[in-house]
Amino acid sequence: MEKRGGPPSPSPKSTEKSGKDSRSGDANGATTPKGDKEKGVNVQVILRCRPLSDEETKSNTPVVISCNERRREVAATQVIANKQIDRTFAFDKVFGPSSKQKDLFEQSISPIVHEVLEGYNCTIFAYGQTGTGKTYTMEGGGTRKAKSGELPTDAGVIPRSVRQIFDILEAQCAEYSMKVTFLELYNEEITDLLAPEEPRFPVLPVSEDKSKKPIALMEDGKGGVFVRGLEEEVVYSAGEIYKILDKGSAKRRTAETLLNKQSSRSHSIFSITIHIKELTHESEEMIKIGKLNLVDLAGSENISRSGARDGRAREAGEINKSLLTLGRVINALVEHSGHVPYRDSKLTRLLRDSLGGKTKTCIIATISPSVYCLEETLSTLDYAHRAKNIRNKPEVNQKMMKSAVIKDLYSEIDRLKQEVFAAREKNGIYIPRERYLQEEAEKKAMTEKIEKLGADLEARDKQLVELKELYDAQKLLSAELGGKLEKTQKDLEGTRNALHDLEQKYNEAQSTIKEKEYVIYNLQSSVTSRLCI
Ligand SMILES: Nc1ncnc2c1ncn2[C@@H]1O[C@H](COP(=O)(O)OP(=O)(O)OP(=O)(O)O)[C@@H](O)[C@H]1O
Repeated sequence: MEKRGGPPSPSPKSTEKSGKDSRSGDANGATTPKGDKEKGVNVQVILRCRPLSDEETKSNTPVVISCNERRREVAATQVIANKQIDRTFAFDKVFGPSSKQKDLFEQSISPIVHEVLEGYNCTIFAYGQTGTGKTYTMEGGGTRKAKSGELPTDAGVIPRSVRQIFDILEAQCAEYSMKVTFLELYNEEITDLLAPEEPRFPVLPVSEDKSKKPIALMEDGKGGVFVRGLEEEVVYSAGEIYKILDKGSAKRRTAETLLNKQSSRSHSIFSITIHIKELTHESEEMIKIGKLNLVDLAGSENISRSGARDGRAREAGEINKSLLTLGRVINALVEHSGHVPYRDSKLTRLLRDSLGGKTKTCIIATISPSVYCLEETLSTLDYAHRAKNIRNKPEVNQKMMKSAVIKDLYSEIDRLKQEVFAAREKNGIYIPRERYLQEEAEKKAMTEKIEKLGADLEARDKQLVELKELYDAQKLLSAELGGKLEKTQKDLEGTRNALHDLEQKYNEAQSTIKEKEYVIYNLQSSVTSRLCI
């Protein structure tokens, strides 16, 4: 399969229209030499542009995007001050408006599925403005079932991946087990889409609706996170997974209606974990583990456009918080900043290993060709282009001895038994000691942090009061000095005038003296000359 790597690709170029495409950097499809694991491999970024909808075609919506699949480039045409500017972006793969679901899967996703079966953790996520085809690409257009048992032509990445996983395992006559989870992240709250429905009688107010069961995200103590109590369904066939997907999607829609949610503002993560049995040369049974995460992100458009107002502002803000943090994480990784703000949102905590970690990651950025979406399209193109520079260091999951897996499963059964016992006795909820201690430690750390923040806030308030007093005093002083200055200026003006008068009088006196001296001199001269005669 194609591996990616090489230096980060340069920024996209803008050109004034000269009838020629500008090439921007490498297509990033360059092969990473084997053994280059140290440096890692770049996140693979695929760009897909949807076709115009029937309505857009009818209303002759101008198209401003052109895709060059062969050169793996996409160009956006902008008119600024009557000049046509083309911005061209290069990606690992580009799929134009007429691309087929099958082509996208076979060229870009199928190799990733193979890697999952090799024991890697892989994540594929769809990013783009609402209505650009994220769900179409991930799930597909119509029903997943076709009469012949074949997948319908518009089946998306998820059903095709599931089908391929089973096809490969069956062809290998592998002994395996598979489990899936499906969660939704909305408004920074996680909902388990596979949790059993709770009876809803009598009808509860929306805020108490139990179908929306937010669940907690916990640190696993190894730098990762896990979703506490998330339902894991064991599956034996592709058909079962399709049913689970339908069930999860239906639950998402029900909650959407009940809670006035908008699916375009929620993120969903569907994960498949596969355990495959292998025999070593010494006939020891080992278990290889691979995981595939399929992420459908919320619409990336900005909040003002999505119409968030008043009560919905928090909700949009929170979702934006996840996407904003995702952007910040990408920036920090690309710029190699010391601090990567994974912890700032649940989405980035969940996707941590997929961004700069040991997971193989592929981002499918979706755009619309319409002129009316150009602003958002350019922002998606910039975002996705930037994400190309993230480097992950994928590692195959360590194989486990079958006996160790069985031991783990026994302790899991023990834990569950104790939980069931505690629940039956109605004497509380059983929490393993380790988790209890961890939660207590987290609570303590959080309390300390809150106390510290409270103290900081108090100190700042005090500082603010002092500064205000200082400011008021300075203002008073400044007013006083202003008055004094005005008076002094008036006095100075008076003194200047008096001086001027005195100078005039002095000059007059000087000339009078001079005149008189002259007269005296003449008189003296005439007296002297008379005396001589
Ligand atoms: N590549 C494509 N080919 C044909 N139709 C498409 C394609 N991409 C999207 N569509 C159609 O465009 C519409 C919007 O797509 P979709 O619902 O998948 O967008 P979305 O990005 O998931 O939006 P949201 O953020 O609201 O979930 C759908 O009717 C879908 O069938």
